Amino acid sequence: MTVQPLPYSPHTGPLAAVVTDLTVDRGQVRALDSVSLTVPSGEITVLLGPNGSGKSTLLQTLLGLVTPTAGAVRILGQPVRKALRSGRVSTVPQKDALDEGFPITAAEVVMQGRRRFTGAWRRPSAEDRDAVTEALGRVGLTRVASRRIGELSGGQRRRVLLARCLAQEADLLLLDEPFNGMDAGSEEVYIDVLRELTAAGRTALISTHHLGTVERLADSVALLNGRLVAHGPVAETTTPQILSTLLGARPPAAAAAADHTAEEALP
Ligand SMILES: Nc1ncnc2c1ncn2[C@@H]1O[C@H](COP(=O)(O)OP(=O)(O)OP(=O)(O)O)[C@@H](O)[C@H]1O
Repeated sequence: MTVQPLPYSPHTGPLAAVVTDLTVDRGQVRALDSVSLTVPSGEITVLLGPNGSGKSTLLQTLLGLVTPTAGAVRILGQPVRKALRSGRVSTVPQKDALDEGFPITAAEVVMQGRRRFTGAWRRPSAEDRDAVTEALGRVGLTRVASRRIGELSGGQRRRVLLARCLAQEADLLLLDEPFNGMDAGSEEVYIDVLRELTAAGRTALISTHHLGTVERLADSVALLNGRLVAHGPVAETTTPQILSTLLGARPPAAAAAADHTAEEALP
């Protein structure tokens, strides 16, 4: 059975990202196959798919870290590299590169988001410091501002990285599995902040394989399995029929690894 991508164009307004016929090969593996997707501005779009379905590859392509085999990607109306240079795109990668032993505080990590305004060398201004304080406050971490990043829990580190996105005042946030290892309290704060951001016109594209958070989080869901299986509002895309198609159509390697259909987390 094939489920066609749902026609989905809720916006007449600007699109934060447009992916057209994107194919990406990683070594011998075709990670993405002719994926076309639009990401409306001012919304949260969730990329949902099992392990190995190409979610990270899509985000990495949007970040210019992976070169497409074919197809085109534009973000914020510009080619990828130009948009990235503008500092209007911010990311939280799946594996953060924060060195646990490195003596950098949470506030200093958040200050990295201000480089867009300060450049690499200028000393931070009072405005930059206020932005950092406000960003840490918004993710509920004022009290850890001067703690070393390596001393924080995984969930706190992820909130610090979200605060860095806030301090950057980015228009497009690309977040790769932000809820992995996060407790319910952190997750709630995280979702609230994302909701505030999109209410203010910012855009988030978020990958996850956790069905449980999708309903609370997403304005629309793009179901990936190498190909785009469906794209549309939550209620129309996370139906049992479409989800079983998603799992049934997974790449052979992922299918062999999974021995159950989880309700809360796709394998
Ligand atoms: N650096 C790489 N080199 C070679 N193959 C890769 C690389 N990164 C990913 N792949 C392959 O590309 C395919 C898509 O992987 P990707 O990480 O994009 O999926 P994902 O949906 O993000 O998975 P997960 O939920 O496990 O993070 C997989 O088959 C994976 O093995």
